[in-house]
Amino acid sequence: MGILTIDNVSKHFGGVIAVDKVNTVVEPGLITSIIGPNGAGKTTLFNLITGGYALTEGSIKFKDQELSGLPSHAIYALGIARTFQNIRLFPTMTVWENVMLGLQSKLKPNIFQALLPHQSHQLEREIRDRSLYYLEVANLLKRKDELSTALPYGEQRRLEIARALVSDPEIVLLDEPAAGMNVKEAKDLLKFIQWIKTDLKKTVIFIEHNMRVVMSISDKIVVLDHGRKIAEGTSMEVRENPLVIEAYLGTKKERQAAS
Ligand SMILES: Nc1ncnc2c1ncn2[C@@H]1O[C@H](COP(=O)(O)OP(=O)(O)OP(=O)(O)O)[C@@H](O)[C@H]1O
Repeated sequence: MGILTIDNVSKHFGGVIAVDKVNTVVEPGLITSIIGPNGAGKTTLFNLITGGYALTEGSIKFKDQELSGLPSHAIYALGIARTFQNIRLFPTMTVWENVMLGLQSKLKPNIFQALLPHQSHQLEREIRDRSLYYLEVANLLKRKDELSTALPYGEQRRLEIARALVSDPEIVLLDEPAAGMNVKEAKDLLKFIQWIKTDLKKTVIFIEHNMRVVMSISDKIVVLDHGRKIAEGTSMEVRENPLVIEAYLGTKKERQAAS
């Protein structure tokens, strides 16, 4: 059984059909990537999964739980965390504070904790330890007290991933995590994503334009074009699919016209 079942999902913005009757099943513990040319509907699909947009039609289930209609914070609390295409860090906060913010939902004032101060200390310690752990795995521990915006781009992206992981989600969605990275940063990121799968045992779904990254780590690839799913399968299957080649390179006629 899949951990996430996307069933006949569409999203219309007025006359624009951003996602068009997409079906797919995400398997637990694997890396699934969503690829496609610009405007294919990848980010819109992420926003539908994480509650940023309401579905026009269809259903998205996390195990047996219908996600459609739930607000983002409820979906996050269920165990689905994400990063964004345009990095969203809090610029006036330190690296460490940004990671702790990923646990914000666990920091809600609780009347019983107010009555039992030692429990609140325990919670504080847990938040501290957990955030330090994820800073360490993201290789950011030595920079924990710097402002988040002082980090180079590649490290800001890793910080966003650490903030998504700290809530201990079952599914992590990464929106173009390698965007703007140099070759070394992208290589390190690949190792990190592999580690998230193998050691943390998370299900990873990610959008990526860097084909080398996609082909080397995806267990399954879903290809969108103009909102529709045109292919899905392993790297090998997708790479040789004529519809995918056409979506990326254009038809022979279009290529001749452009040359
Ligand atoms: N809020 C919105 N309002 C209107 N149209 C939108 C909105 N969000 C996305 N679209 C349109 O939906 C389509 C899919 O956009 P989306 O950003 O999901 O594509 P994408 O595959 O993520 O593209 P990219 O790779 O460039 O990020 C595009 O035509 C886009 O212009």
